[in-house]
Amino acid sequence: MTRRRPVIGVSGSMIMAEGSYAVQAAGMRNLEAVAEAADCLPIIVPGMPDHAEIGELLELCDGFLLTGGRANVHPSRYGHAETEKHGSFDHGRDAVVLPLIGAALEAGLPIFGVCRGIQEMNVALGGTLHPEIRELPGRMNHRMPPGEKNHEVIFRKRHPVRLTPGGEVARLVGAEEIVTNSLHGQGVDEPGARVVIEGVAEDGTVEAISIADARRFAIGVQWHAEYDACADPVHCALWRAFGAAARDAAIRRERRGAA
Ligand SMILES: N[C@@H](CCC(=O)NCCCC(=O)O)C(=O)O
Repeated sequence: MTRRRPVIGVSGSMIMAEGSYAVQAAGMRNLEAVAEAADCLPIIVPGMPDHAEIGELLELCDGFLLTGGRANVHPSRYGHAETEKHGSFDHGRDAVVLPLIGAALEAGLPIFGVCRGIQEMNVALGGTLHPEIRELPGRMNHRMPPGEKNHEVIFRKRHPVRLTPGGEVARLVGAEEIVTNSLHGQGVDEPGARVVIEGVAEDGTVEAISIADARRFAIGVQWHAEYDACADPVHCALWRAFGAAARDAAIRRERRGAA
């Protein structure tokens, strides 16, 4: 049995603190979810490609959490031209996280993608994103209420998600229909190779994916599973499964080291 908690690399986003200091940040709810619901040690992976070497990250971490983030994956990453609708970007995060996803899958390390994270997983596997899904025919607005500051309102459950019967997410959470929060403007358009649709909203928006043939937990959700991570039974089930997969990866690594 491994004596240390598994280490989870948590993707950092570049933000400007006090308007002028460039900072790599990860929301505390993400870090708490990793520590409390998954029982792992969270460390922030900086979106700084010159300083976050993929091989070192794979040696250090037993799994990766791809967090939500306001900045969007740059459309050139999936072969589209940049438009105003694509909003703001975080090129450093794109440059670290997108190759990290393929490398972690190759190494059999678990990945959990949340909001921007599911979008990154889809792009890393060759898929595309739509910059503003509410403009697609029949789609609803999945964005948070504008100007709202109250987190109970921002993270309120907004729409049902139908999980694929017999799919991995339905199996993990023990349900085929759940209700989720919703804070995003973009969404999965063309699914990438190996991307398995695990859940859709009633308007057809992709809400959950897994990656075919992944050796361990590789799941992305479009909602914010870090909110109420321990108390919400759906969120809790996902974090526990992610933590268990990271523990398994850590134990195998320890055994390999001892052999
Ligand atoms: N930018 C993408 C992803 C949306 C997302 O992750 N929102 C959460 C941001 C929360 C935060 O700022 O930490 C999109 O708009 O679809």
